[in-house]
Amino acid sequence: MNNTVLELENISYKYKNDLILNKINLKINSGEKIALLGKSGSGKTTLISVLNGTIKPTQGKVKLFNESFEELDRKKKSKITTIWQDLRLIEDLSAEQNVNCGLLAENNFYFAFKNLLNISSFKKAHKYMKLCRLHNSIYDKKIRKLSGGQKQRVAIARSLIQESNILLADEPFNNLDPKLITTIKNLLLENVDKNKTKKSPKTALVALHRLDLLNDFDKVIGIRDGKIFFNIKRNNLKKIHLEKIY
Ligand SMILES: Nc1ncnc2c1ncn2[C@@H]1O[C@H](COP(=O)(O)OP(=O)(O)OP(=O)(O)O)[C@@H](O)[C@H]1O
Repeated sequence: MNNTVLELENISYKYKNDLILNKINLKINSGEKIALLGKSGSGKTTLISVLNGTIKPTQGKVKLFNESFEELDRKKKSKITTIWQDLRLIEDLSAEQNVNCGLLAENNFYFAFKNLLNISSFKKAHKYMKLCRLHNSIYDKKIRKLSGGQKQRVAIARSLIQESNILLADEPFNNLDPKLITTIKNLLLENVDKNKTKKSPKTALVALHRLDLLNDFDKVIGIRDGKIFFNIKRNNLKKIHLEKIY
């Protein structure tokens, strides 16, 4: 049975004269938890942007559920949720309004308008903010008034509220203390929590710099200069692999 959910076929991405991604072939199967490693500037964010359709590759094909990405509608594309390294929050909206923005793809214009006017329901947003250990005193605070770690968790709550099947995350543990890292890691990588209070994405690809967090992943991909150097089970990761990419 083919359980590939996302696939890249011979992907290259060129910006001016720079080849940022170089002939990448990749299959991501349902339920896999993949860590994406590579030094700064190796192409991790660009790869994530190609996988979620934000960047159109110069060459090659991106497939979601075996369908070409360009042919998919907004609803199908929303099966992927992304936590961006730069968070992409709206500074002048409140934390809860930002979390509600995660619901825009599945709602109509009326919902977006009500959220902008701050008159929409925040019930679901609060549920996910609570799971991300955000205190209710910050729910209605503007993003620019929040700390780095609070902003990080607002972006994570905005992603989780989408209840998507596939998570792409770029350094999601930035700005978090060790206890919060454990909480957020469990939220992002567990399929369903014991209390059934949330539904996490089933498949995850997470760009990481912290090698001590690898234990929760079953596969590791190493990228260097826009090329995949290894794509292996985590248990098979050796020092020699890391020496190839760092
Ligand atoms: N908007 C852009 N315009 C031009 N070049 C870019 C742009 N974004 C990234 N690049 C270049 O593409 C290459 C890969 O960048 P990318 O952000 O994908 O790396 P990364 O592995 O995510 O790095 P980091 O770990 O520092 O976040 C870098 O050389 C970078 O300078």
